[in-house]
Amino acid sequence: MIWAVLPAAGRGQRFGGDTPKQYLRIAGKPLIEHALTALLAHPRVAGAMVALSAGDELWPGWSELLGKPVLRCTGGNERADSVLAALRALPAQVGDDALVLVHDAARPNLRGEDIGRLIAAAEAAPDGAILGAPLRDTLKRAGRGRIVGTEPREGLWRAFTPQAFRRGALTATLAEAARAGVAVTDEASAMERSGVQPWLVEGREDNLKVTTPADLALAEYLIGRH
Ligand SMILES: Nc1ccn([C@@H]2O[C@H](COP(=O)(O)OP(=O)(O)OP(=O)(O)O)[C@@H](O)[C@H]2O)c(=O)n1
Ligand SMILES: C[C@](O)(CO)[C@H](O)COP(=O)(O)O
Repeated sequence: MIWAVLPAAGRGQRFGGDTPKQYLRIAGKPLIEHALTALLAHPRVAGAMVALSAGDELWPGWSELLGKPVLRCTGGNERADSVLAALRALPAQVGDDALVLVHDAARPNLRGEDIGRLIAAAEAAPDGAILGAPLRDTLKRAGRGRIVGTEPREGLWRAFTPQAFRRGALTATLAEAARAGVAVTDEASAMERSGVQPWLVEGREDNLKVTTPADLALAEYLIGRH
């Protein structure tokens, strides 16, 4: 049984505006609904747990999407807190050994073939797996707006989501990072702290995270090409 976990409790400060970006519409649906639909459309995904800001509720019609349950919990101050809350709120029948796919609600352009390849990799390896892509640009280190160095990019990848791990192991490593006061920006970072080396699955580069208004326009274009 595979469940999706969607952190969707952010405030979108880098995006700006009054509406948290996960509720902004492209192609007639809010970003979060595109992400939910992509995940629940995969036959191996049984349901979703969404971490929302306190006071936010699932929109009408979301409690069951594509005939599958969508549950909500209240997220936390940081993305990692929201993911941990969602993992802890999953139904009891989702055991510690169950695979969970953690996906940003702000990544609407997720494709089924990427989900399938990620599941295959994560099920074949105890260390889990994440979607990503190798860096293809030269990396510069900035100092007061000027180049102060060029960073080697060999072997560097951009991490995307979903990130796929077993519920029990991911819950424990996120809780340990929180106890240690270590800020982790993705699930793999928490798992790496425990010594595992998750697999990298090269995914589509158009699986972009909507962070700024320019990203929203690009995401709308990409969704329109489905
Ligand atoms: N406390 C938080 C912060 C973020 N997120 C979610 O994590 C995903 C990726 O985070 P990001 O793009 O940083 O979203 P925001 O935190 O809203 O953006 P910003 O940092 O610009 O405020 C988003 O779906 C966001 O809703 C969350 O569930 N809980
Ligand atoms: C999880 C993530 O999308 C992987 O690249 C990224 O770390 C989220 O970062 P954010 O600053 O919380 O958007």
